[in-house]
Amino acid sequence: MKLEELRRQIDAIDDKLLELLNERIEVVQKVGELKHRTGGAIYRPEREKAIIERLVQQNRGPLTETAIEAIFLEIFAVARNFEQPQRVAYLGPEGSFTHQAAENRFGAMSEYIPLHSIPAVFKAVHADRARFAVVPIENNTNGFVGETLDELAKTDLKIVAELYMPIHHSFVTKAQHLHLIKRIYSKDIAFNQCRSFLLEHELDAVEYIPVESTAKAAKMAANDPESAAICSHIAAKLYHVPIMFENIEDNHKNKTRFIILSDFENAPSGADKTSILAKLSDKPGSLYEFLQSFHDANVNLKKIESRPAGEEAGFDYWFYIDFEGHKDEPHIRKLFEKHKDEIKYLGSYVQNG
Ligand SMILES: O=C(O)C(=O)C[C@]1(C(=O)O)C=C[C@@H](O)C=C1
Repeated sequence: MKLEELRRQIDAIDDKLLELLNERIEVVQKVGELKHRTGGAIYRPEREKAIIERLVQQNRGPLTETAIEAIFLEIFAVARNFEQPQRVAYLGPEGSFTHQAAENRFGAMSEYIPLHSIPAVFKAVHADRARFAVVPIENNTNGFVGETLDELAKTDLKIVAELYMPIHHSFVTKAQHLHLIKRIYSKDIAFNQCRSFLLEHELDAVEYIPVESTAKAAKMAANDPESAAICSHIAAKLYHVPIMFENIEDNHKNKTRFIILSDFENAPSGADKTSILAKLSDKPGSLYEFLQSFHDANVNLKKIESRPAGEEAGFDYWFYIDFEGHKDEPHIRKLFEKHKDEIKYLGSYVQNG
C-alpha cells in the first residue's frame, strides 16, 4: 500500500478520534458543572485509575499498558482543565525533575508556577495562588527530603497523589574536553548520586559548586564555558548545553517519589496508601505500643521515618508513616480513633509504588 493511502486512512481515523474526544469533553463539562454546584473535587485520581484499569483489561493490543496510561493521563489532564483551569505550583525552576513529575500528571494544558523552595510551594497553595503543590518527598539513594516532611507537619493540605520517577543525570558542558572543566554546578544531592562517575573521570579535584537545583546548574553552565553541570536532559535542552555523558548516576535504579497536595480528600480506590505523622512522647515503649495497634489491625506498614519535632512543637519527636489502606476503611478508622491525639492525617491516595 502506498504512503498516501495509509495517510488517508490515518486522517479518517483522526477525524473520528477528534469527534469522540469532543463528545467526551462535552460530557466532562457536564460533570464539571455538577461539581461546581456540589463543591466536588475536580481531580479524582481514584476514578482515573479505575478507567485506566478497565481499559487495560479489555485492551487487545497492539497498544501496551504504558501507552494506554500515557494517552489517557493526558486526556484526563485536558479534561480537568475543561472543568476548571488547573494551576500547579512546583519546586522549580523550569526543567527540574519536579517539573517533569508535575507535567506527567497535569499535562500540557495546565498552568505551572515554578517556585524556588519547598516552603514557597506549600505557601502558594495555602494562599490560593495554585490549587496543587508538587514536591519531592524521598529518593532511593538519598532518603527523605527533610524540608517536605517539615512542611507536612505544618500544613492542612492533603496528599492526593504520589508518583515515582526514574532520575537520570546527564553531564553537560560547553567545553570541548573534560580537562578544560574547572567547575561543576549541581544540587548537592546530585553530586552524591554521581560520585563514582566523578571519581572515574578524575573530576574529584575540580571545584564543586552546589546550587538550589539541577536546572539552575544547567543555566550556570550555559553561561560558563569552563564549567559543567549535572542535570536532567530536559534542563540541558532548555538551556542549550550539550550533553557529554548520559545516565551518570551510580544507581541506575535511582528514583524519586513525588507527592501532589491539594485542599480535598480522595475517595477510596481499593488500593490506597495512607500517610500520617505520629507525635509520640519520649518514653520507653511509645513507638512500640503505637505500632502494635497497626499490627493488631493487620495493617501493612510501608515506611517509617523519624524526625525531631523542634522546640515549639509541644511534643518530643514524630514519625512519618506510610501504610496500606484508606482512612475511610473501618479498620483504619478504628486506629485513627484509638490514637486520635497522636495522629496527624496527611492523606489517603492511590498507591503507586
Ligand atoms: O469523573 C470525573 O469526576 C471527572 O471529572 C471526569 C474525569 C475524566 O476525564 O474521565 C476527569 C477528571 C477526574 O480526575 C476524573 C475523571
